[in-house]
This record gives sequence, C-alpha cells and structure tokens, in this order.
Amino acid sequence: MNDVQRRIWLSLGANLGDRGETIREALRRIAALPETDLLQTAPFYETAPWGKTDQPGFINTAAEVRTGLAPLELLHRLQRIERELGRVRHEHWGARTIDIDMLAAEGTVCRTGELNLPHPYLTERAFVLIPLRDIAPQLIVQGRSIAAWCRRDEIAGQAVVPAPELDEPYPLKLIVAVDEARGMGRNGQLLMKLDEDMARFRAQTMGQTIIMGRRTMESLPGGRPLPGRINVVLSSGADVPQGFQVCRNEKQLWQLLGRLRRDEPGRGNWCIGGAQTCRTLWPYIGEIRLTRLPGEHGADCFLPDLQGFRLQQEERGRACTFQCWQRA
Ligand SMILES: Nc1ncnc2c1ncn2[C@@H]1O[C@H](COP(=O)(O)OP(=O)(O)OP(=O)(O)O)[C@@H](O)[C@H]1O
Ligand SMILES: Nc1nc2c(c(=O)[nH]1)N=C(CO)CN2
Repeated sequence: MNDVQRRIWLSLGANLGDRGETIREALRRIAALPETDLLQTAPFYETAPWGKTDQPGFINTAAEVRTGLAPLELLHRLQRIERELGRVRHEHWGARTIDIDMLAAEGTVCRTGELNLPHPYLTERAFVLIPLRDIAPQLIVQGRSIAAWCRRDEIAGQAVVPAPELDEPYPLKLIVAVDEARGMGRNGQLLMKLDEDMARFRAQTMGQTIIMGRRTMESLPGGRPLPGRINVVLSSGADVPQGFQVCRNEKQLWQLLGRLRRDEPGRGNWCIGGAQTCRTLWPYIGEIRLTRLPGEHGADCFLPDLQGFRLQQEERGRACTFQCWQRA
C-alpha cells in the first residue's frame, strides 16, 4: 500500500485484431486495477504507423488515471493487461494487439530504462500528443504544454484523424422490465404491459438510438420501427423491414454508432433486448434502467445477474418500481 495518490497519463495503441474492442477492454481493466480510478479517456483516433511504416494503421487514445500504485507497480500491471489481451512482443515499433505506455506521472521524473518518465518519445509522436491534448492540454512536459507541442509543424503533418468507432468504455445503456425471477419475456413477448412503464420507456428513448435483436424487432407493434427513434437491429441473418437499420455483427454496430455519434454527439444508445442481445452487448453496458414488475410470470428468458452494477436510484410507480443501476 502507498498513500500517495498521483495522476498518471497513459497512451494506448492497437493495430492488429479488433483494435477498438481491445482498447475498450484494456480501459475497463485499467479502471478495475486496485487503488486506481480511470479519470478521463480521450476519443479514439485512426493514425498512420509511425517509426516502422510498413504495418497496418493504428487506433490510438490516451487516458488519465489517479492511482495509489507506485509508477513501477502500475507499469507491471499494465504489462500484465497487455499480455492478457494477447500482446506478443515481436519487434521494436512493430505491429501489436495492444500497447500501453506510461506518458507522464505527476511530480515524477524517472530514467531507469525499465521505466522512463516522461516517456522519451512523447513530444515527437502525434499519435500520442493529439489524444493527450484532449484530456491534458495544460500538462507541462519538457518546459512546454501539450497544446504547444501539438502546434509544431512536425506534429500537424502526421496523419491522425478521429476514428469512426465508439470510444467510450461503456457506450450503451439498457432499458428492460423484469419480474421477480429476473424474467424478461415469454414466447417473444413482454411479460406485462403497464402504461406507466410504456410511458417511461418512451420518455427515456425518444429522439435516441434503440438497439434490439430480431425477436424484439418482430414483437414491436405491427413489426414496425418505433417512431421518433433510430431503430437498429443486430442480427446476422434476419430479413429486416424498411425503417430499421441492420447490423450483421458487432463491428458493423460500432461503425454505425460511431457515425451516428459524429452526426449528433449527445444521442444516447439504448439496448432494448431481448435476452440474447443483452448478453451479447453486456460488456458494453454502463447503465441499466430497470423496471421491476410484481410477481413471477413463467418467463423463458432472463436478465443476467447485476453483479458489477450498483443501484443508484429507485422510484416506486403504481404497480412497479423503477430503478437505475450503474456499473460500479
Ligand atoms: N514510460 C514507459 N512506458 C512503458 N514502457 C516503458 C516506459 N519506459 C520504459 N519502458 C520500457 O520499455 C520497454 C519496451 O516497451 P515496448 O515493447 O512497449 O516498446 P515499444 O512500444 O516497441 O516502443 P516504445 O517504447 O518506443 O513505444 C518495456 O520493457 C518497459 O520496461
Ligand atoms: N500510429 C502509431 N504508430 C506507432 C505506434 C502507435 O501506437 N501508433 N506504436 C508504435 C510502437 O511504440 C510504433 N508506431
């Protein structure tokens, strides 16, 4: 244990495999480290390979943590995350599933070789500086602010563009009603239809994006999209009527949501079921709006247990209870 809490800035990069997802997973694992809070993450950027240029393009981002871990201990923890996520060291500056570098640590200068802080190449690399500027423009390194380092021509000339993928660790919210057995539905239909619950669902999701599986799509009134919302169906094979946008896999979903968010940054992404789609998207869900229905109703599909989420708010309705859970 160490009582000193320090802010430390990190750079993350990936150019093999599902780059965006690997970085999101790395951020989730960093957030779960002991004595460590993930304070900020930068948007994701698509960046041309630097140094060794004959390799695939990278996704890069930056993050700020506050940690009680000593810098070297944090380095070892980050290296373990790299290994767990399939990082195999091949060649210097070569392709990798994930690379996590420590850029700078508050009040710390360190030149041991095993750990050099501030990172020696920090000021030369646009793929590090541009994301870092989003979260720490005033941070001073080698006598200049990150914002000032970014203004130099060598940096402005390197290809770094916002990545058309979602960059939050938990980009989705979930809205569902469950009975006392955590049942969600039976024969592809809701267990109960309560006016107060319908009204809430409508108010929460109006003007936003709703994401559903095939069976949920088919259960909508008339099999038609819900009005006033962007209706997205995640299904590898289903025929999808007009008015729905279809994503055949998760990668297409992230690309679509990334495009939608660039057009309108504030729009929320709501998973609305069913159970299979919930399970697929569970690792990306940060908030759950849960309606608790009275009784048990012989459901044939269930919500996963809420381990890892914390109850934030609860409100009693006439016949049901409305809860808001957030990832702890
Ligand atoms: N600030 C730092 N962050 C991460 N690793 C560091 C740092 N300073 C020194 N190292 C050391 O660098 C070594 C090589 O790291 P890595 O394989 O990630 O290099 P690289 O990504 O190919 O090159 P670069 O370090 O230029 O990004 C690690 O064994 C680690 O001990
Ligand atoms: N664009 C980009 N280029 C790189 C990167 C990286 O993360 N992004 N990492 C490297 C290894 O340190 C070498 N080159």
